[in-house]
Amino acid sequence: MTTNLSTPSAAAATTAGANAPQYAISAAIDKIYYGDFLAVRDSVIGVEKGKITGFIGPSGCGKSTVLRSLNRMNDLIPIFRLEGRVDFMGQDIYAKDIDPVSVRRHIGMVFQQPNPFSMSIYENVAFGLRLNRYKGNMDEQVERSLRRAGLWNEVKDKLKQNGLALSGGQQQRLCIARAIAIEPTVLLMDEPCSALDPIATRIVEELMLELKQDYSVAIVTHNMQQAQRVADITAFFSVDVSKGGRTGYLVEKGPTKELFDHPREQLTREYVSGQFS
Ligand SMILES: Nc1ncnc2c1ncn2[C@@H]1O[C@H](COP(=O)(O)OP(=O)(O)OP(=O)(O)O)[C@@H](O)[C@H]1O
Repeated sequence: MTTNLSTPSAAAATTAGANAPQYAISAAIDKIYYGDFLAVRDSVIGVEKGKITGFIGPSGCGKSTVLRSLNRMNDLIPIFRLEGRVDFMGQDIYAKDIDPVSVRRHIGMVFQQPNPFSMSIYENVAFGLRLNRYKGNMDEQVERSLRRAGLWNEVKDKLKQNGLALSGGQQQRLCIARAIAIEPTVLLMDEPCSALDPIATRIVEELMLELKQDYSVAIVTHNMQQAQRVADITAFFSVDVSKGGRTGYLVEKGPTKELFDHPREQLTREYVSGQFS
């Protein structure tokens, strides 16, 4: 039997006190394996409500693996195995009776390479709505999503044109519109700007800052300037090679300015000052 997650309005966030952070997702990852390979260990992270959380760290430290584990996207990899807990709205998304499709309905994802479907701009946005048997006014919801993604004015006169005919930056905003059309609670973004030029990057970054008013966002980025521009909270991961493997782990996390200006850990200090990458 599979269980759907309850509606976002029923969100049961951690409320230890009035000023305590409110988490849309809180994860305590003990271990993540790909087959026998221990890819990530000991990482306690959260996605705070209404904020942007950035994941930074050197290549191979497990940023994308951790991000994809937050909405069970890694389930699509048969050798993936997670030990630990990922809670969304007070429920462990890896519990046996949870439907992963329902998880992804509430926790959307935008990928590194813009990946619109080869169909019209309109149908790209309507796709998830149709899949979820949306009962409202489809035209209105498509327009609302495209407006929210800052793309409406550029595409309103060519909604029937194939989404693949747009520029890279427009394609990424179309993918964002597609992701938010079904009104998820959380948006996971895996290096969403790495395939974009600086102007398109800046537009998507501005969009992220607007989207956090309505969504809780987590973003993987290689770009430390980008983390400083958009992330409220930053989590720094590194790679442990001490046991002969290459295992990623969380070194520290905190408010972005604090992490960059006054890191607690020596390793973080060396990374943010560009001593290794
Ligand atoms: N599908 C997979 N099968 C096996 N190993 C994988 C798979 N995906 C990732 N890995 C391994 O897990 C480790 C973490 O990879 P991941 O892509 O999460 O790191 P990352 O920090 O996002 O790296 P990058 O910044 O280079 O994108 C790496 O050693 C990688 O080779």
